[in-house]
Amino acid sequence: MAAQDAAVDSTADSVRDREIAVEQTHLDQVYRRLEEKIHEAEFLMNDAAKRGQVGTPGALAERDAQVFRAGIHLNRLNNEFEDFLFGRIDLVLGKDGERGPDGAYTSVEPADDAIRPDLSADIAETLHIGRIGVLDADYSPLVIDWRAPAAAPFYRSTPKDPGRVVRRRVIRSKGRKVLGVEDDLMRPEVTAFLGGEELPAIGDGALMAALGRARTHTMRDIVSSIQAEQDLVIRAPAASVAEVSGGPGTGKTAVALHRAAYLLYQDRRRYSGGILVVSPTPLLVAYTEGVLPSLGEEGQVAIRALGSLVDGAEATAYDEPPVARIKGSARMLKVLRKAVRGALELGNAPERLRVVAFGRRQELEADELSGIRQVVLGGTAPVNLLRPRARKLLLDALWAKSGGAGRHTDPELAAELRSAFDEDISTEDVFVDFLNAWWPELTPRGVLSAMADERRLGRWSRRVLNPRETRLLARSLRREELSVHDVALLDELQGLLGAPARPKKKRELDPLEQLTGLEELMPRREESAWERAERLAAERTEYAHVIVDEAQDLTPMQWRMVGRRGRTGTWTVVGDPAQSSWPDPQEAAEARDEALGTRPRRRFTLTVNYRNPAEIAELAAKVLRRAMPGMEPPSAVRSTGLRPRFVAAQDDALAETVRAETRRLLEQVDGTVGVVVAMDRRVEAAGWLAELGGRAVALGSLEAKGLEYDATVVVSPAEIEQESPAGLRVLYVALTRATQQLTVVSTGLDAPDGAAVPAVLRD
Ligand SMILES: Nc1ncnc2c1ncn2[C@@H]1O[C@H](COP(=O)(O)OP(=O)(O)OP(=O)(O)O)[C@@H](O)[C@H]1O
Repeated sequence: MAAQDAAVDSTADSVRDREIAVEQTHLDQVYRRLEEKIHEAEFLMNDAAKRGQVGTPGALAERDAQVFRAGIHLNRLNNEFEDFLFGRIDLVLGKDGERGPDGAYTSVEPADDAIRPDLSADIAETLHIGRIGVLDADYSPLVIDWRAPAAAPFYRSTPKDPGRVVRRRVIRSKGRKVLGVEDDLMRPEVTAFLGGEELPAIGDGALMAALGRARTHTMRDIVSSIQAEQDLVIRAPAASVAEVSGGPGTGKTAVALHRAAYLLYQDRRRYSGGILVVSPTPLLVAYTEGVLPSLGEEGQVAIRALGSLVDGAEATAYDEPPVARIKGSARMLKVLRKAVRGALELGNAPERLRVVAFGRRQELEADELSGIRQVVLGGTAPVNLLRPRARKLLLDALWAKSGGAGRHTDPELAAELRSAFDEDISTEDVFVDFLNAWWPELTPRGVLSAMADERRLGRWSRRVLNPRETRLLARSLRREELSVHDVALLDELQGLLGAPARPKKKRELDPLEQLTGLEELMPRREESAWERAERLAAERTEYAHVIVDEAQDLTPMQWRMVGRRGRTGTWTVVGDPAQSSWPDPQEAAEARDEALGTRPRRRFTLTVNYRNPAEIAELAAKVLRRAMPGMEPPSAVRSTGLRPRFVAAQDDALAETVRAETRRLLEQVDGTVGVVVAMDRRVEAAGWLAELGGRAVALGSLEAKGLEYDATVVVSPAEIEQESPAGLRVLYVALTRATQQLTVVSTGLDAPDGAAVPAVLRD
């Protein structure tokens, strides 16, 4: 029997080796072709650079465009990806014989006679799928771009709905070497032939292999194993808002990033306006940053944390939950409007304005000045932009008082006199100083600091915030460091104030640009096309498409901030209400609706948890039942047989216990271990792990959003639960970060039972 098994194994091995060799031959051919294309691109770049000496605008614009395109192309080709080519589908004959632009047949459905009555069939087409498309010299497809329509069956086809696909293969390679293949048969009942030989199937599950891999501190792309329900989201038309919900680990973040790459592929011109991905924390930005470059996309996508959306601000501090609740609430809008107007009065202007014009003293009294201010502020225009109008009304009032208007009947002479009067006054230092103090140019930071005075803030927040809220808010604004929630306030203030009215600084002009007059269209000479693209991206404040990750966490004020960045764009919004750390979902929903406007919405739900093994998902589901009764958890796709571990720590031995448990997990997994604690314990917990090396990290509960680790230690669920009104949902996030193992350490606060299970996790 054993000998027979061995024979079967060795046959399987030799079939596997043969199939690997087949794919290796194909990959070799692809690389040969890529090298040819790299040479072509280099030639293009050199050629274009030579033409850069010609001075006509048309030639220069053409040079710029060519160098830019060739540069992008070269950059992509030069990236030696771990798995440049990762997939293959073998298809039977389609209903019609039409080919698409990528050289593949377009038909999704098989021809009527593609499968013979004896369930045998011939493979009519074999397509290889990769990160970018490569055509052979004769325009036959060597590799189909994963985003092309012809690649869709690779992701969409299932045994229930196979279309033309008989076999779907995932190819694993490193650099130029094929390491392995994994097949799924979409029509297991069919015996298919390719070149007269029966089509073999190798391995058991590329998805499972991908999910079992050790995690590092950076997210990987999922391009070789996107699942059908995810593919529907990635390829959804971008005409409107795609709203995607799904539980922890269902691939929302991964799907959102792949969607960005897909949209760029579909309509690069349209998305040259940029795609913004809004992420909750800098940690998640760092974790996901590598995904798009691995998909061959860079430059046009900006991934920004909520605390870094406003230029010049880089906030990472968190407010205490009660303060966050005030700063995030839409009520702040009223307070800020009042603060902006109130701040105008802090300029220490004299009570009355006294100037000398045409040798006579002119004066405006306090009530006249306040009347003028009311008139100017009557509109909705940003306050800084109203300064010229305020200046004009002051001059009008002085002119009226001077009686100058009646001096001439001839309109031309009257106008001349008036302009001389204006000139006389506005060059006077007294007037300039008065205007600067009476209508000072305000900055968002300045107004925010003005709000740190409790009595003043009390005036501005009357009937909106209660005295306790006012005190908390004023106190938090006295801190030097900006918090994540302050950034949304700064952005709102920027809108209320408008840009300062000073003229723009002129860039140094390139003599060539002056000649052509194409200053705005052409890059400056010393700036390469790449640098220019980067500069434009950095200066951008509105985007063609906005992707919001972890959307459930945006406060109303943050929705307003993000909304301003996509006023004319399309949107993809992904989130999970069960993971929301915002206590007032209704208020946030209204702000979200306002940001998304009346654009039509398409809703998608992701249902499978690819991250957590069933054992961990089951424990987390207990918290979900409490946090959101009636809400279905996603179903876990795999199981490890390892149940979560519970450990009770003596209150004076918490550090040692957590350290020991972390060390234990580090020995058991190859990748990372995350230790999740209540926000207050962040710094302390980092100290606990100081000697354990880079694979172990400590994070506060709110920082754990979106991240994942091979194993996690969740410290004191009760502390996490009690730290905010949304604590149960935050705990749900903490418990769903591990791909393999979870240890829960409880303290006295958790009231652990005999098996060290904390009260909140018992049935
Ligand atoms: N089709 C897939 N193939 C391979 N891995 C996948 C697939 N879909 C998701 N994953 C993996 O599952 C994990 C969870 O994905 P992701 O972080 O995108 O989920 P999420 O829905 O955003 O989770 P959360 O809401 O908890 O932040 C990641 O490691 C991701 O790579």
